[in-house]
Amino acid sequence: MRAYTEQTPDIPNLKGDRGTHSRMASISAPRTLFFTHSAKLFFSPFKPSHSSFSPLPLHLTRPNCTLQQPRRNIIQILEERGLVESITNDTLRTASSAPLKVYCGFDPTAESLHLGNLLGLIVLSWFRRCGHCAVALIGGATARVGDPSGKSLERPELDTDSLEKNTLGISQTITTILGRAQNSNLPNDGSSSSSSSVVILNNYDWWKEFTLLDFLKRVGKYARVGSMMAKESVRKRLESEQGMSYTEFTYQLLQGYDFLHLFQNEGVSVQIGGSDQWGNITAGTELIRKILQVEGAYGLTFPLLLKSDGTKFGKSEDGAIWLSPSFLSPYKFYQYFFSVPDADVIKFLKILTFLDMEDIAALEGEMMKPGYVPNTAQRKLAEEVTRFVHGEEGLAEALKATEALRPGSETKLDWKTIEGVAEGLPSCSLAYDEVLNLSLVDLSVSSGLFESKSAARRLLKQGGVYLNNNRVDSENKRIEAADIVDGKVLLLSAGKKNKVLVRIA
Ligand SMILES: Nc1ncnc2c1ncn2[C@@H]1O[C@H](COP(=O)(O)OP(=O)(O)OP(=O)(O)O)[C@@H](O)[C@H]1O
Ligand SMILES: N[C@@H](Cc1ccc(O)cc1)C(=O)O
Repeated sequence: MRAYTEQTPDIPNLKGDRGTHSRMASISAPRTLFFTHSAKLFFSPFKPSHSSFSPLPLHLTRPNCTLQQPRRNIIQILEERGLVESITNDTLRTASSAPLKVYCGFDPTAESLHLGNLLGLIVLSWFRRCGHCAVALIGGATARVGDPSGKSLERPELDTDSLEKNTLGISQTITTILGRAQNSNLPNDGSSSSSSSVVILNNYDWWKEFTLLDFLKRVGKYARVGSMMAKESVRKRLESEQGMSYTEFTYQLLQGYDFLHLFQNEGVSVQIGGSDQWGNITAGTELIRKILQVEGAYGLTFPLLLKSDGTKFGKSEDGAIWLSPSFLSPYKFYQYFFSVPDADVIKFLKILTFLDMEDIAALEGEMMKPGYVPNTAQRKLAEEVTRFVHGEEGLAEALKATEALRPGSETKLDWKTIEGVAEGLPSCSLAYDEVLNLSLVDLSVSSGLFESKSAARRLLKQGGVYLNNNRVDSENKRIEAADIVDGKVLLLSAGKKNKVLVRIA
C-alpha cells in the first residue's frame, strides 16, 4: 500500500482517467495571475471594525495532510448510501482511485452547526475513511456577504463579535467531531494513518487583503454574467419582489474563487456541499477551468436532509437540531433520533451512520419480522449518531438520562442529567429556604405546574405526580434537603409530559 505526504501542496493531484493532466500541466497554468497576500491592502470590503479582529485561532491549524492510497471507491460508497445528488464530472469516479483533498464550507452564521450540516461532516469523514484528506472551510468572509442559495430574503448582516463567536463555536464542533472520528472511526486495518488529518481554514484569511480592483481584474473578468444569472439562487431571487443586491449576487464568485484558491494553494480538487450549493460549486469549477485552464476540479453534492413537512433541516427553522452540546443536550439529541418514525429510520441509518450496509439491510429485514422489538433500529441510529457527534461520553450521558427518566427507574438523577433534559422546560427560581419544608402541593402551584392546589391534590391522589422522577404517594409530602438534587434543582412532573424545573437561586 502506497502512502505519501504532500510536501508542497500548491498543485492539486490531477491524476484522473484522462492521465494527461500531469503535474506539468498544472505548473504551466497561468499561476502568475495571483498575487501574494502580503502585497496590498488598498481596499478591503470585509475589513472588520476593530483591527484586533482575529477571525479564527484555528486558522493556524494546517497540519501536514498525509494521504493514503484509497482503499475503497468513495463515490460508490456514497452512492450506495444515498449521499450523492450530483457530480460535476463522472471522471471523479476514476480520479478518486488516487488520494484527493476535498473541502466543504460552512458559513459561521450561527454559533453551532445543525443536523443539516452534519451531512457535510459525514461525507468528509467518508472521504477520510477511504484514504483522502478533508478540509473544512469556515466562511469568515462569505458569511459577511450571505449566501442567497435557498433563501427568499437577504440575510441580516452579522456584526463582527457575532461572527467571531460563531466562528469559534463551529470550528470547535468540527474539530471535536472530525478529530474524534479520526481517532476512532478509521478502520483498524493497519492501512490508515492517524495523520490523515482534518485541516480547518478560514476564507477571511485570503479575502481580507483582496482589493476590489484585484477582484475585478483577477476574478470578475472571467465570470460571465449570463451564467451567473442562470444560477438557481439568482433566478429565484430575481423573480421575488425584493430582488437581489449586487453584494449577494457576487456570493457565487467568492465561493468560486475559494475553490480556485484552495485548488491552487492547498491541492484541493473536490468541493462537496448540499444540493443547494450546486451553483456555487460549479462557479468554482468554471473559474478554475477558465482562469487556470486546467481540468481536474470536481464538485459533488448530497441531497438535502428534509423534515417530514418537506422543509430542510436548518438553523433558521424552529427547533433546530444543534450539534453543539451547549445548544442541545446529548440526551435531547439522542431522543430526537430515538423518535424517528419507522418509515425514515433505515434511510437515516444509511446516510447518518457508518454501519455496514449489510448490517443495515439485516436490521431492515428484522423490522418486517414478527417478534421485532420496537425501536431497535431507532436505538441503533440514536447510539451511532450521538457517538459520532458527542463521543462516548456524550452517549453515556444521554443513555444515563434516558434510563434515569424511565418511569420507575432506580437510577438516581443528578444535577447535570436534570439540566440536560430540562432544556426548553418551564422553570422557576426559588430561594433554598423558601423551598425547604414547603408542601409539595404548594410548590407545584407556585412553580406553575398546577393552576390550583385542588388540581395538584387530585393528581397526587391518582399517583400522577413525580418528584425527581419518583412517584409521590403522600398528599402531605414536604420538600426535604435530600429532594433538592445536588442542592441545586428539583424536577416536578404531572404525568409523563408536563414538567417544571425548580432551580435554587
Ligand atoms: N438540511 C440540509 N441537508 C443537507 N445539507 C445541508 C442542510 N442544511 C445545510 N446543509 C449544508 O451545510 C453546508 C453549510 O450550510 P450553512 O450552514 O451555510 O447554511 P444553512 O444551514 O443552510 O443556513 P440556513 O439554515 O440559514 O439556511 C452546505 O453545504 C449546505 O448545503
Ligand atoms: N455557501 C456555503 C458555505 C461555503 C462558504 C465558502 C465556501 O468556499 C464554500 C462553502 C453555505 O452557505 O452553505
